[in-house]
Amino acid sequence: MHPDFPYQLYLVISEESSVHHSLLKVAEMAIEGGVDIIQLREKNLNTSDFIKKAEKLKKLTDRYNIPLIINDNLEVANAVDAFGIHVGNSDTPPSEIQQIWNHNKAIGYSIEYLEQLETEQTKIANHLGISPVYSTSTKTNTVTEWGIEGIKKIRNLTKKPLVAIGRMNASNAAEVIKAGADCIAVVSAICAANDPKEAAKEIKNQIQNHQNENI
Ligand SMILES: Cc1ncc(COP(=O)(O)OP(=O)(O)O)c(N)n1
Ligand SMILES: Cc1nc(C(=O)O)sc1CCOP(=O)(O)O
Ligand SMILES: [Mg+2]
Repeated sequence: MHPDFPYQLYLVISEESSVHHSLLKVAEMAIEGGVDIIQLREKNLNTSDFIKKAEKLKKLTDRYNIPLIINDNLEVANAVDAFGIHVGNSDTPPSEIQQIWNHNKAIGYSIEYLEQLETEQTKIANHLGISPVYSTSTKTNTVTEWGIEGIKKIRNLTKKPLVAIGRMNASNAAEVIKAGADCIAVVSAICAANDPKEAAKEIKNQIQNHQNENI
């Protein structure tokens, strides 16, 4: 577990991805199954509706003491006093967020190109998304499919916490951690499961079993 990002299983949730239960029910079941941190990713809501949804989710995450990250929208992140924000190359850059935001808030930043590891934006970010490990139908506008070799390359170039995202599930979580990721981020393997609690538990077990092997 990375000392600066002590979260192993990261749920990225939206209304659209919550197939068999409401978003709040999926989030609660996933927390009960072992999710450590949650990102609210609503790509099609206006800011006012995004804030309303984020407020509801924040009440739940606060009850369980789970940090809430907001995708893309700094106004929403501010409005709900989120733990952090996640941005990519087409969003407000980490340097701008840092100027506006209190320095101890977490900034997640997507790594799509190896060259990004040398940029000022990456230095400012607190943790990095390996974007994506495997291509996924959940987000199709991606650049590099990093794979296991890509994770190893990124791990050799930075000590920052690495969050693996893109088709992550119980079958590949252990090898991704073994390659150097610190945390596994999941949309569909949890949100589209009949039983999000059980799905989260299985992935968490895979992460922890692997870590135990190394002790
Ligand atoms: C943990 C995590 N990693 C990567 C992303 C992708 O962010 P971004 O590249 O900005 O794409 P969108 O999610 O905004 O479509 C993420 N959201 N979370
Ligand atoms: C939100 C997101 N970001 C990605 C990136 O590559 O940056 S992939 C992704 C969606 C991941 O969904 P699933 O777990 O269903 O594959
Ligand atoms: Mg984004």
